[in-house]
Amino acid sequence: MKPLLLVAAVALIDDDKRVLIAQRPARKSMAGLWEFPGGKVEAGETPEDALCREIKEELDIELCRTCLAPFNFASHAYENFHLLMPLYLCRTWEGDITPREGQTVKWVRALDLNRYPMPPADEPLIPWLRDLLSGASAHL
Ligand SMILES: Nc1nc2c([nH]c(=O)n2[C@@H]2O[C@H](COP(=O)(O)OP(=O)(O)OP(=O)(O)O)[C@@H](O)[C@H]2O)c(=O)[nH]1
Ligand SMILES: [Mg+2]
Repeated sequence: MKPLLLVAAVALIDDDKRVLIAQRPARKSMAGLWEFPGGKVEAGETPEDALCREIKEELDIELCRTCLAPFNFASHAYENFHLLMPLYLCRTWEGDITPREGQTVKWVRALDLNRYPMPPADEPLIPWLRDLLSGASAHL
């Protein structure tokens, strides 16, 4: 049986309703693909703790836990593990976004997300984000 890998990720949303995506650097698996910032939940961490830690490491900003809104999740069978990835929304943070791991980051309109190749696990999430950000959502 494949191990279950828990990864917490966030769609940061700016005032123009754009989403931040990051391109995985060359040394990582799935290099070149665009993803939501985040990473693996370690033993003893909550998903929210892990997300705040990863986002500080990757982007040098502080997320406050109460600003993290559960949005959706990915559940995807990769060859060597099964990924379970809660995706949070967050519209406020402290500090200036500064990529710390050699990744390229980009603010993208939801309608343009399909121009950026993402890992297969992320694909089902994109229409939900498009609906949220292009429609008259009560949540934003
Ligand atoms: N952060 C993130 N990971 C994703 C996404 N989609 C997706 O399939 N993954 C997969 O989730 C796994 C863990 O992500 P990660 O490499 O960011 O983990 P991490 O930050 O802890 O990295 P590290 O292990 O190099 O310290 C990878 O296999 C990655 O490909 C996504 O949108 N965001
Ligand atoms: Mg990561």
